[in-house]
Amino acid sequence: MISVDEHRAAVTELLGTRPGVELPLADCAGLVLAGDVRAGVALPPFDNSAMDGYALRSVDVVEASDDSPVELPVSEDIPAGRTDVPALLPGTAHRIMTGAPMPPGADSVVMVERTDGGTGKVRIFAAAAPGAHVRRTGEDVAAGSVALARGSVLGPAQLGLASAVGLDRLLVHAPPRVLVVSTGTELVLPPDELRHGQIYESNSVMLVAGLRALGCHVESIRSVADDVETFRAAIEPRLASTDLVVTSGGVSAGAYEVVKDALTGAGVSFRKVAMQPGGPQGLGRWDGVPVVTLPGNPVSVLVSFEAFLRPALLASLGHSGTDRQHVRARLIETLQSPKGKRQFRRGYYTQAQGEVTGIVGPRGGPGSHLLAAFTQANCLIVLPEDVTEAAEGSEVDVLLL
Ligand SMILES: Nc1nc2c(c(=O)[nH]1)N[C@H]1C(S)=C(S)[C@@H](COP(=O)(O)OP(=O)(O)OC[C@H]3O[C@@H](n4cnc5c(N)ncnc54)[C@H](O)[C@@H]3O)O[C@H]1N2
Ligand code: MOO
Repeated sequence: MISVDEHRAAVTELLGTRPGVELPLADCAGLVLAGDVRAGVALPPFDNSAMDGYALRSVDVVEASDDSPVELPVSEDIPAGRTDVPALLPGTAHRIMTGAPMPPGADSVVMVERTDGGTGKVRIFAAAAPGAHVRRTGEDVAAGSVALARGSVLGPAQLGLASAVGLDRLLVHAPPRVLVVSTGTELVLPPDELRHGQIYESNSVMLVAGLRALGCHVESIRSVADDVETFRAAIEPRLASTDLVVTSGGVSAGAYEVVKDALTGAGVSFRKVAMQPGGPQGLGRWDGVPVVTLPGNPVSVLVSFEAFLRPALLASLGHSGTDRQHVRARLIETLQSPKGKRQFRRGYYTQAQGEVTGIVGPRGGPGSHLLAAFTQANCLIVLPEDVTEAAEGSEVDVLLL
C-alpha cells in the first residue's frame, strides 16, 4: 500500500507541466499565464480628463467662487475619441468629456457641475488645483513594464488589463483535452429504463463538471461494458487527440475488472492507496498518453478527484496554490476510522461569528456509495492514518470544498 501523498506526487509527476499555447482572451478565463506580459502602451496612454467639464489653466481660475465666478471663452469641444487636440490658449477653456485627451497648455479640469455649462463662454464657480481631475499618462501601467506576471491566474481583471494594453491573445498553459470513461456493464443512461441490476451512470457527469471547472477540455464515454476488447476499441482511436484519460470503475479485485485487465502490461500500474474511500487506484501511460484510473464508487470518484486529480491538474496548469483551504474544527460527533488509512469523511463546517475555531459534523456514513450525503457537505473531514477514533469535541483537519 502506498500513501495518499505518494500517489498524489505520482499523479502530479505523470501530468507534468502543460506546454504554453497562445489563446484568444475569451478562451483564457481561469487559465494561468505562461510568460510575463509587458505593456506595449502606457495606461492611460495619454493625459486625459476624469470628469465632464472644462479643461483650463488653474492660474486662470484662482479667484473663482460662487459669489465671484470667472468667465472664460470656450474655444474647443473635446469629446472622448478626438485625436487632434489643439493647444489651449491662456485665458480660455476647452469643453472636455471624461476620457478625452487634455489639451496641451491646460493643467486641470473643472467639472461641469461647478460651471454654468456654457458653450461659447463659460462661467466657472470654483478654483481648480493644478492637476485636478487629470488622469496622468502611465499612472496605472508604465509603457514597457510587466503588466501581468507569469503565473497570474486570468480572471476578469487580468483579462481586462491584457485587453487594455492592446493584446488579444495570451500565452497560457494549455488546457488538457481529457477523455473521461465510465466502465460498467450495469451502467444505463436516460431515457432508458432501469432493469433490475442496472444503475444510472453518474461518475462521468461529476468528473466532467470537476474537470471543466479547472479549465480542461473534456469529452466523455459514459458507459463502456466490462469487456476488454470493447474498452480498448472505444478508447484507442481517441488516444491521439487526448492529453489525459480518466477512467472510473473496473480496478478492484473482482472477476470483471475491465480497466485493470485491459491496461495491466500496457503501461499502467495498479496499486492500493492507504485511504478510505478511494483505495484502488492506478496510473501510467497508454501509448504515451497519461492515464489515471479511479475506483467506481461515486464518492470514491469525488474524493479521488479532490485528493489527486484536482491538485495535479492545477499544478500542471501552472497554478501555485493547488490545495483546498484547510482549517481545524471541533468535531460534534465521534468518528471511527480504519487503522492505517487516511479517511475522508463528508462533513458540514460552520464557524460562529467571533469564534476562532469552527465546528464540523459528518454528513452520512463512510460508505462510498452515499452520494446524496455528499450533496449536503461543504467539506471533507480528514482523519489521519494513525487515528482510529476521533472523539466528539476533539479538533480535526477539515478541507473546505
Ligand atoms: N474483494 C474486494 N472487493 C472490493 C475491494 C477490495 O479491495 N476487495 N475494494 C472495494 C472498493 S474500496 C472499491 S472503491 C470498489 C472499486 O471497484 P471498481 O473500481 O472495480 O469499481 P466497480 O466495481 O466497477 O464499481 C464499484 C461500484 O460503483 C458503481 N459504479 C461504477 N461506475 C459507476 C458510474 N459510472 N456511475 C455510478 N456508479 C458507478 C458500481 O455499480 C459499483 O457499485 O471495489 C470494492 N470491492
Ligand atoms: O476505496 Mo473504496 O473507494 O472505499 O469505496
